[in-house]
Amino acid sequence: MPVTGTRAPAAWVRAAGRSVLDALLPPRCLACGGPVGAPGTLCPACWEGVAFLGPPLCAACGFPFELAPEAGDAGGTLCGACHVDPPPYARARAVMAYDDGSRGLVLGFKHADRTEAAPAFAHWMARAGHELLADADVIAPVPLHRWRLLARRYNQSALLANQLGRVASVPVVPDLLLRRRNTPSQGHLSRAGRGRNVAGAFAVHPGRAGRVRGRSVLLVDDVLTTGATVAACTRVLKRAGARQVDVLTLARVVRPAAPD
Ligand SMILES: O=P(O)(O)OC[C@H]1O[C@H](OP(=O)(O)OP(=O)(O)O)[C@H](O)[C@@H]1O
Repeated sequence: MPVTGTRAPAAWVRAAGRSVLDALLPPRCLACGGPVGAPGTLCPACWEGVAFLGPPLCAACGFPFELAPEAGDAGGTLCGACHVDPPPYARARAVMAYDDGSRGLVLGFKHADRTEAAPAFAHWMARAGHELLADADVIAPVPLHRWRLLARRYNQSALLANQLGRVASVPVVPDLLLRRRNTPSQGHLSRAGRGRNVAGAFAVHPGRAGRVRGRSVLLVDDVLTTGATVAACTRVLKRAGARQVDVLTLARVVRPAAPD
């Protein structure tokens, strides 16, 4: 029942409050820390440096194409790698290319406690993944092993998933998946090594099977490089009866698949 006398403050009160806050804590660019007009944004120079991804894309992995596909192929064209070896997930999409323009932004969020960027990132992800979100019954982050969680103090993918769920009004189950093994970081491993590193590393939480069976799950991670991590998560979700698994990441490496 609504409580009387708790109406939202008038617009002028909110604006005055914002001005005071801006004077005390001026909004800063999420990437370089320089001054910006509003919180949760990038300055023009950093914005310019980020390669935001958009169509035309591979219908499966989301790899950006330089040229639009032939008329008639629209929406269904696969990149060469997905033609040869289709991923287990249905669609992967990302906000931006993981490169020199975005690395600081992503690593600051993951390793340097720059977690205040999560709401802005979630809005960007909601835009990049709107088709996926329209089909999603539940959002689940790629989990960290508990030792890694203890060391980092937060799971950056869970922060993204929670904010995304709020923005898109889709339920989030932060512990839908568990990381059973404390896998070494994927960094510096080859494509095949990454696959081996995460093989069998994930499981559906025994108490959450009912949130998976027959459902469309949207997996959220910070970065997709080879796709080995999200593929391993997808396999366990499919084995647990997920109807569909899509993947949404903040960034993805954009380079053609190289042989090992
Ligand atoms: O697409 P892939 O080739 O699987 O690589 C992407 C994965 O690698 C990174 O995590 P990592 O396992 O390295 O964990 P860490 O960064 O937390 O050490 C990243 O957060 C992704 O989960």
